[in-house]
Amino acid sequence: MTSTTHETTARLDADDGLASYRDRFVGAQSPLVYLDGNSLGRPLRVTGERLRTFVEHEWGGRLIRGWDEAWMDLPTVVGDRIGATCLGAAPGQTVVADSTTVLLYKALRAAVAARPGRREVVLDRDNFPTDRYVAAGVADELGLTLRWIDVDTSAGVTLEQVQEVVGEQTAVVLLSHVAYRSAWLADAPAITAAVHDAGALVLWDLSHSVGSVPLELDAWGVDLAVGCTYKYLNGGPGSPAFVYVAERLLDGLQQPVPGWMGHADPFAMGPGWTPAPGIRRMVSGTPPVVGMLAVQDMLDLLEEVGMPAVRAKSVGLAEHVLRLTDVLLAPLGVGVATPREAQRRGGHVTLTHPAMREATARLWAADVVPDYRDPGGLRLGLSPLSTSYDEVTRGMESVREVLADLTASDA
Ligand SMILES: Cc1ncc(COP(=O)(O)O)c(C=O)c1O
Ligand SMILES: Nc1c(O)cccc1C(=O)C[C@H](N)C(=O)O
Repeated sequence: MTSTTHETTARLDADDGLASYRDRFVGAQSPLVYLDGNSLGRPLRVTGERLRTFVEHEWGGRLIRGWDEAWMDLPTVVGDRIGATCLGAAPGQTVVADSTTVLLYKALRAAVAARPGRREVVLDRDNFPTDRYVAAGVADELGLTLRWIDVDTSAGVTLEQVQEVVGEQTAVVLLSHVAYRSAWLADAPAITAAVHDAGALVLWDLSHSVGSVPLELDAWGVDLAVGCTYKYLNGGPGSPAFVYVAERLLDGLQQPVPGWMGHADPFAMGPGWTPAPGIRRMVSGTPPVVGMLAVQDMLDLLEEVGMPAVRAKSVGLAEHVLRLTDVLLAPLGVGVATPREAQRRGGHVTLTHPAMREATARLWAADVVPDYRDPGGLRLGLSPLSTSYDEVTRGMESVREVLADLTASDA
């Protein structure tokens, strides 16, 4: 590290009002550099205690009584907390259930059913694979046409592209708010309005925004949204997803997997399915109670800090990455596949070089953990509450060393 880089890094950490929160995460004190919190966030220390007391007292002590006493309502209780803290959503519109993939399916089917007679779903070719696969499955099932928007892997969907393709046949537009490769931050309010102008509904995948980028779903007029809880909501591997459906659509909403836990009276165990009032009908089977424990700890923390401060640190970390890229990595031929303007960028930065796949393997072996995404992209996830500027600098120094070594051995 040069002395200027060292001084700048030390100053950024010293001026960081959120720096002390890092100590609340397991493992953040170790020398390992973790730049993959947008695949799996670190656990909070308090979560260890929560899991232990859950086993001993709630599960072990209350046993089946736990359902009536607390667990039955957790999907809507935690859903409302995600809505209030991260989504800009009034209560009664967000519920936790299933995986993102399954909720995408349920939300897309419900949205298509809410626009009868319209035969097209619009999406982009660079959306996350599961979104594209689910949309293709729904299209096959219902005989719909997919209208694809082409995007560059280093950019994302623009308002103009959406305006060009939507029309009277569009039922639903399915997009990611933050693109998983480039971190492109879509103009959600403007795109949502353009989709509505065409009489269609919009379904946003918020997996890479929730807990990182502030959202205002109610104010933007969003129709439906889904997202995961294991990235910036630190819910742990396989923690469940959430779905948001605007209140105006809930009455009469048809979801495709009617199950007893979304029934108006599950224990009536009657012959037919009567949907629970409101968002609860989006639940199908038994709520993933254990999977919702860690998320509640992160929600406590996000409530304490507030999303605007989280976003400010996220922008600061990304700018630090971009600055160091220009100084340390550009001379080695590294490119930036993420927007430079903060208002078009989410919480990660992707750097490109033909040797990035090999570089990632070497970095992991050296306890520096970013992610690799084709084509040639080193993806650096920046979790505002657990990542320090020093961690970023050490990671970037390691990337430079590994790439310098790889390019020298190629020469
Ligand atoms: C945009 C996006 N959607 C969906 C998913 C994943 O879906 P699931 O939680 O069902 O694995 C991810 C990441 O895994 C993602 O980045
Ligand atoms: N969900 C993941 C998993 O189960 C294993 C490994 C990675 C993931 C991820 O979250 C990948 C991530 N959504 C991505 O944007 O690439």
